[in-house]
Amino acid sequence: MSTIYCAHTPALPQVELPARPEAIAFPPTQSALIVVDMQNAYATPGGYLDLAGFDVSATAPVIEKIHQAVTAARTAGVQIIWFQNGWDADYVEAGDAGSPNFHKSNALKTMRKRPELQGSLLAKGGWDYALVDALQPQPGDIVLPKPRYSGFFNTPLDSMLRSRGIRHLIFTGIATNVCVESTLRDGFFLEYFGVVLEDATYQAGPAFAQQAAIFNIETFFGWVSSVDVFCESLKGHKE
Ligand SMILES: C/C(=C/NC(N)=O)C(=O)O
Repeated sequence: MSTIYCAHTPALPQVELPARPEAIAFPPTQSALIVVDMQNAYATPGGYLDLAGFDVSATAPVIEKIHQAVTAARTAGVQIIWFQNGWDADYVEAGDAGSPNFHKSNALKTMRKRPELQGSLLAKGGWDYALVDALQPQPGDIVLPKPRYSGFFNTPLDSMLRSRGIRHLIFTGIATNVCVESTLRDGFFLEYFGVVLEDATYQAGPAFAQQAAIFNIETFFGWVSSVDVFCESLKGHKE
């Protein structure tokens, strides 16, 4: 099966990434590795997802895989972008009862159910909002706060990418079926090529949520690969 090339980046050195449903080529220096919401809220026991009743016991290998992907990508000149999901400490950015987010966010619902948690979940400046200790941005990386599931909504992401000529987005992070899929879908509508490294992602909810998100991405919105294959493909590509 032939490799997918973006018609707008033909002159740049390309890496061919084996992926499903077919291999996809990307130019490392005009691509971004997006790490979605690797905050204590989503990846650490005692954080929001755990307190809301989601299983976060299997996130340690995902953190390790993301670390490997980030290290390889940075060496190859891929732009690293760290998303952080959440709101101001007074939750104005979360929206009031006139916003669907107020009614659907499980963080806000958990705090309404357990008032002793009020102010602690996904609030900027707090432990829950912070990135996990094992994954920390380095100079040259971009850290992007976002107030909704999609990283394109109410953020400068699109203009940051366009100004750098970036058309290829490689996704890692939590949760595959919520913020990863939302951002990859919005990127698709904005003409970005989205690839998920599936072993560097984890779902919010049962295992079928991961399978369904990966199926949707592979079949309709993008491509699916793994961290080992990604790192192997980048070998020899130094900035
Ligand atoms: C459930 C959830 C997922 N967020 C994400 N980072 O995918 C949330 O924020 O409530």
